[in-house]
Amino acid sequence: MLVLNSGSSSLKYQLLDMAGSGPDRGARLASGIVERIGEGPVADHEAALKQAAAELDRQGLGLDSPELAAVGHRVVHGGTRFTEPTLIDDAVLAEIEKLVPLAPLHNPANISGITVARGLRPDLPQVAVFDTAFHATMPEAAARYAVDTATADRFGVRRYGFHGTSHAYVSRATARLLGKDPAEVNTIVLHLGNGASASAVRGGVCVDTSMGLTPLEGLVMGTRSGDIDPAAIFHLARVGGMSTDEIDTLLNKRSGLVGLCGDNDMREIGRRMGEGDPAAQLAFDVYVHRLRKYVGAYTAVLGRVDAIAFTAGVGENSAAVREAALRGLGALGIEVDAVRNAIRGSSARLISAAASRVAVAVVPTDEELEIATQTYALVNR
Ligand SMILES: Nc1ncnc2c1ncn2[C@@H]1O[C@H](COP(=O)(O)OP(=O)(O)O)[C@@H](O)[C@H]1O
Ligand SMILES: CC(=O)OP(=O)(O)O
Ligand SMILES: [Mg+2]
Repeated sequence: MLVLNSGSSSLKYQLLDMAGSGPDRGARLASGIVERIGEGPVADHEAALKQAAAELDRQGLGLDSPELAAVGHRVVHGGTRFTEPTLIDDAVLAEIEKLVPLAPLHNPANISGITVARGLRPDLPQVAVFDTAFHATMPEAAARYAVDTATADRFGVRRYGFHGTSHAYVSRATARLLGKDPAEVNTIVLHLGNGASASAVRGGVCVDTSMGLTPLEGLVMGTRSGDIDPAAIFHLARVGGMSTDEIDTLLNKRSGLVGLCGDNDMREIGRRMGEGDPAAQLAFDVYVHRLRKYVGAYTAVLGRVDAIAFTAGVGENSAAVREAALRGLGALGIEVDAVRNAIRGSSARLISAAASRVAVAVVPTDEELEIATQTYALVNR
């Protein structure tokens, strides 16, 4: 099974062996990543996919392999139309196209991956797995904005949520780490990559998440502002004379960490903080403050929290972010163990103190394995 995971500026791909059963199911045969799409020599996602296909060919595992059974695609926005993995045909592709205005940085990349892969292997089943699907269970109280109902309904203005494949995978993996059934565990998942989102998962079911109509809302991200007073947009238009497109670019691409300090990579921000750089320190502080607010909010939403799981690039690697986000939350039953937190690793692990009522964990996400699993289940149904 080939899995294509196109993010806003990267293409991750994996070839997985889904034959057989037991722990070997999902073994990784080949994998790679094409980064900085649109910035340098890789002009767009189509060029990225051609580069990925050439790399797989070099490894003797090309797209023309007769053993390839299906292709699973990450699709970021599924709207209200798609809440399950879906076999892609022309009609489905047209529906995904219609959702481009709601995910302009993402759905076009996903569509180009689908189009190229279908062109190369029209004989194979191609399956779309949606970022929004896991969040479809949110109660209306969490999914609705307090906006005129007729207008909101007409234009599909509601919270959809994203990174759902990761939130689903990580919440289950966290339960497994605790030796419990996901149905009995309440988890706050903090997916901190370039894009970042938090979710509240009760007994395996998502009940709230920080991204909204689009992947712009919520946490501070690499280049996105996250939460902002919507009136700032009117202000920038009326007083700043900016166009809608300019404000869109400002909030999606020139805000977040990069807007506050010029860097969007947490490693570089950490290095600059070590040199006493005040802009890097401010960016870190704003990032962490927002994260703490969501931990508090989702503690209240869930009522009882069993686990907090950190995942994705920043969550899996930045002990400083994890420590700062949960510092001083003993009153909420949350205590991070400094020694455990500092140990680097690549597998799921606990970082909470023995006395912590809430388990705190680092749980590496695997969107590609989750997409392959869902694709396999659909194709073999
Ligand atoms: N060792 C590290 N320490 C701190 N941050 C890291 C480290 N490695 C990666 N990151 C952060 O992770 C981000 C990328 O996360 P990732 O989940 O791969 O993002 P995406 O899938 O959105 O492209 C980088 O921009 C960087 O900020
Ligand atoms: C939805 C989203 O923000 O995805 P990514 O983090 O891959 O940009
Ligand atoms: Mg990602």
